[in-house]
Amino acid sequence: MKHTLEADGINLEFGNRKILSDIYLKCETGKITGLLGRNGNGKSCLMNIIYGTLNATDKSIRLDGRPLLQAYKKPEILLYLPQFNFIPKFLKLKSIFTDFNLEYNELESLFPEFKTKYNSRIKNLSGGQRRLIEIYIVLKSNSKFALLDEPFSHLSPLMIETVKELLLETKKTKGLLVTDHMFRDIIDVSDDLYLLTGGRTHLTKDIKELEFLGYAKL
Ligand SMILES: Nc1ncnc2c1ncn2[C@@H]1O[C@H](COP(=O)(O)OP(=O)(O)OP(=O)(O)O)[C@@H](O)[C@H]1O
Repeated sequence: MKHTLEADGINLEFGNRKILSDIYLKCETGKITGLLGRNGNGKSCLMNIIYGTLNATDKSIRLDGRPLLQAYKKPEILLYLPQFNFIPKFLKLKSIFTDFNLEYNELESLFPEFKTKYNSRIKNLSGGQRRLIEIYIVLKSNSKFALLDEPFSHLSPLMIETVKELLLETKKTKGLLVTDHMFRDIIDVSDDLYLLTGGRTHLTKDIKELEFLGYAKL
């Protein structure tokens, strides 16, 4: 069964600074929805509003047309990869994979460099390896939707290619909302693409629109 996650009528202000103006955005299971925007345009704020960890002046977050409140308390519906690292540094990969009920050998087959890391602690991984573990856990855990804030940052080009394959595999069972400044990679994997600019979302049908709207030179 297909599921739909919508953010509608979102308004956000900090003091007298308007960040988001009557935003609409839709994600569906079976699809990757890309979200692009220049620094400071409100992409992380929008994800936090959807996740329920940031209050907005107005908002309607809906799952299959029904209000979805405090999504952060409902991991079976929505998981969130924040921009910052969220797994405590002292944990071993072994215990993380046990706690999340995930098969370590699946990770090893996708990313052979982890073959020697089963007993390593997060603090002994590189920044990119740590990020990769966080992405992997969010994508592999059971949920209908996942929000990914800058999954490609800190990753080497080869890792980015494998993560893109993982995103395409994951969308068969989930809906993904993904934002990153690696816009070509976002364009590559997205079924639907929004540009956030001037506080509003634009559903871009034509990639050239990104250039027209002043986002990037293609
Ligand atoms: N708690 C806060 N109080 C005041 N201003 C805030 C707060 N949180 C975010 N902002 C401002 O809101 C704007 C949007 O921030 P946000 O982090 O959502 O941008 P972004 O599009 O994710 O940027 P980037 O691509 O650089 O991560 C920024 O100008 C930021 O400074």
